[in-house]
Amino acid sequence: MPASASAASSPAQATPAAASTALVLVNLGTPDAPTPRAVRRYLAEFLHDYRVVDRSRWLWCPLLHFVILPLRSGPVARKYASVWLPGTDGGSPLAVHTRRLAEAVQHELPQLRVVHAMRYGRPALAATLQALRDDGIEQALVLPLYPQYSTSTTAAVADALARVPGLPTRMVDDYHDDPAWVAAVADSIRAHRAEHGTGEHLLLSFHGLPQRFADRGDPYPTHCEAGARAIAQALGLADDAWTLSYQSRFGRERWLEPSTLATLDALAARGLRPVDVVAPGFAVDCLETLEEVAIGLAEHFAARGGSLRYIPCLNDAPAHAQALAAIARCALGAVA
Ligand SMILES: C=CC1=C(C)c2cc3[nH]c(cc4nc(cc5[nH]c(cc1n2)c(C)c5CCC(=O)O)C(CCC(=O)O)=C4C)c(C)c3C=C
Ligand SMILES: [Fe+2]
Ligand SMILES: [Fe+2]
Repeated sequence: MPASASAASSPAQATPAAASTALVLVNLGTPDAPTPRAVRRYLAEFLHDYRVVDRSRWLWCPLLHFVILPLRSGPVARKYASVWLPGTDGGSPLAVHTRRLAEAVQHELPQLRVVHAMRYGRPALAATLQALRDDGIEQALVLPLYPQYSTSTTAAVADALARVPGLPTRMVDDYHDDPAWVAAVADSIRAHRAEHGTGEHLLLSFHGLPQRFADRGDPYPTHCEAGARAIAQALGLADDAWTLSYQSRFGRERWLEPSTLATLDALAARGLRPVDVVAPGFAVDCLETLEEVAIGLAEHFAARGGSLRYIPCLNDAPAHAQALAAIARCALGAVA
């Protein structure tokens, strides 16, 4: 199925792509620096969003301000420091790869203005849209870099769009089974296996979500399952050659299962090694893929006698830029 799109704010026709149209790639956001102060500012904005944590503010605000932010900011800053990219154009991997991806998509779509923005942190989505409007842009297509729809991510982008008047926007809701995206992910796995060898198992690890969200209708797990199956099919994998799992659990309530950690333990117990791990829910590499999976889970698996081979996200690969450009063209109802 092709990517699905929705009118996000004021009426926008599916007009042909033009110089006055912008494509805005939106990612989650990330701290400006690998310091406790910057991490605290980022987490405070992110974890204040009711889309992300839907608990009563009477309970959540004291817990967030007096327990979570003071205790979490330092250790998480050290994790960011371990994957921070050096150099003048370095920074948080999520920020660097998102910026490069936007440049690669701009290359594919010279007739549009392609920019990137963050839902939390900088460049802020609202400020980016206002700047486009002030610059004479007449309409924007917003493409959240979340292949699978979730109320905790995609709907949070839609909330922010609704707060910026005067610029007609459309939004791509998801592209979890878009053929070009599925092919790009499958090709990246195939290429990695051709270069580094084929592991005895492929783990497709997606960011987790509280089970409660799924119970009340969030399509996220359904999108993860359909996308994972499509990728496995494109690779011609037998059903027992791959597993879907969920990583990055936060807090104490029940999250989607199986967890990536428990799945790796089970694979180690079965003596399956090496295991290839790919994270198709993440458009670009970030803290959760590089520090949690490629470093943390690799060490965990090695301690159980296995070896884990992490397959990087699509990042700014030409196939990724081409897939996103095709999704954008389709949503704009235009060919370029
Ligand atoms: C209740 C908390 C969280 C929900 C729900 C959640 C959903 C969710 N997140 C992503 C993608 C990313 N999350 C990232 C980091 C991150 N996520 C949470 C919490 C929830 N996520 C936290 C607290 C953090 C920060 C790190 C930490 O403190 O552990 C990132 C990486 C950001 C970076 O800077 O690199 C991404 C990407 C999705 C797709 C999703 C729902 C499906
Ligand atoms: Fe608060
Ligand atoms: Fe998250």
